[in-house]
Amino acid sequence: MDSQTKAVESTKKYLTTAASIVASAMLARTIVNEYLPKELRTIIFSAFHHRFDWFSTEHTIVIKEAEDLTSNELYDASSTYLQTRISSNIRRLRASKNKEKKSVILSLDDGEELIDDFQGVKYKWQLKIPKENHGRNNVGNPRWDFSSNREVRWFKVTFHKKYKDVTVDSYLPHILEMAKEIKAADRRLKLYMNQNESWMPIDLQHPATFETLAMEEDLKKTVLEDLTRFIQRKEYYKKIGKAWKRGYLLFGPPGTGKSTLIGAMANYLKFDIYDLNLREVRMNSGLNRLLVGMKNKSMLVIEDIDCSIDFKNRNNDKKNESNNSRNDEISLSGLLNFIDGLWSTSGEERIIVFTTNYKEKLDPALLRPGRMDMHINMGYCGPNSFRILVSNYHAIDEHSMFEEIEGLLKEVEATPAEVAEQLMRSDDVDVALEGLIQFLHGKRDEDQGNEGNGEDDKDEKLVLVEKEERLESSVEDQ
Ligand SMILES: Nc1ncnc2c1ncn2[C@@H]1O[C@H](COP(=O)(O)OP(=O)(O)OP(=O)(O)O)[C@@H](O)[C@H]1O
Ligand SMILES: [Mg+2]
Repeated sequence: MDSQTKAVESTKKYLTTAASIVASAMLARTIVNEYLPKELRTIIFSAFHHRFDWFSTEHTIVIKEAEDLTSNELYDASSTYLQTRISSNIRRLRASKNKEKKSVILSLDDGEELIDDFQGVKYKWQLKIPKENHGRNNVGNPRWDFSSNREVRWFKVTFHKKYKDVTVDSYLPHILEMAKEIKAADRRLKLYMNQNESWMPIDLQHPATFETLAMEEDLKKTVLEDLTRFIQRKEYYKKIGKAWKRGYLLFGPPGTGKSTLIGAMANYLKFDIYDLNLREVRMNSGLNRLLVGMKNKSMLVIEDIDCSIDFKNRNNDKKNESNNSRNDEISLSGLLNFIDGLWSTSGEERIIVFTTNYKEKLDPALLRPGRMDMHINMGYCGPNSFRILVSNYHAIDEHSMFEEIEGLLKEVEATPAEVAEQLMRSDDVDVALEGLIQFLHGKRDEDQGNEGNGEDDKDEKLVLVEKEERLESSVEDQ
């Protein structure tokens, strides 16, 4: 064989090998595309590294900070999850602290490796932080995030290729789930208020808890059980095809603890509060925007619903339209429709709370069964509530003056706020209780002076509960 034939032969051999490498690469790519579930494919960047060695036993997944201008949930989750996996053998870490967090956070630094173990599988994690690249034209740069105007960070996770299914089906979902739990346990609650049709958040620092809330025992128990049941019923709501939401109407005179109960509910559920001031919203479209902008696990609160806006009665909407130049103006029907319609298709775990001092003034459409699941009467201070208040303010559960006070509270309509105010007047419990007795005597005399001026709902210390039981049995019947 002369040297020319030899060269031809070796070129042929080389080309055949190259062709088979390309063919295997294409086949492998097809397999990856087939096996990766669609949902995960959309949130992870599963393209293999440029110089990936198809014959190695390693498999790599890249998780970018942002994909197509939207932030990547899996990146955030991985970042949160890995912070709990930091071990002492990592040489270089980053440390940070922000207002949201209670303590210093340690996380991976650029290029450092972290080994995680999941169900016996070893995963090697690396964070890649791009170098600053000033002034470059980044059109077409796959790692450029135009919303933050910087190149995105990414995690590279490497593992044995035989665990690809375990990784996609179990490990990555596990990370998403764990991150959710870590964030829920760690986060500070927010109070959002609407301004110019958008939500302005501040830290919610409401100290109220169900323990310190003065409320009749049975009623408190009913509300607590209802909330607990609600958050455990994701599957139930899915099954009946209803929005996963629950509505509470709190009514009672000023100072009976409606806002306090809202704080206690938020703290108990760890839900953010969206305090909607309807006076700030003029159009249905603005309301729509606000409602869509609410996060899951949150409470929509509309206080003083009777006077916060001059609602037109649902049935009168048509008639009223002629008086209004804009038929996009907010109406009660708009509010109810948005809440019912919008949330049945989007979002989960929402609580709606309306408060009013005058239940009888409300539009009947709002009181209809199914609108507000529970009507809670925040009544005047009874003996039970008094015991809770006195234990809050003076840490005692017995006193010789209790009997007289409890007797008076059965006769006199005093709000928990009034009783609390008397109890706070002195650090000396005897003085405070004496003051409360004087106050209650004064009120009783006043009431006797006004006697015969109409009855109200003093005895209505019961909850009107539109229970789900009926719905439940109808589901089971099917
Ligand atoms: N049920 C209660 N338990 C404990 N504290 C209460 C209760 N009710 C009132 N208070 C005390 O009185 C203050 C005022 O109560 P709160 O604002 O909850 O009343 P409200 O029913 O929301 O009144 P309004 O109708 O005026 O909004 C609270 O800050 C709290 O200190
Ligand atoms: Mg209030």
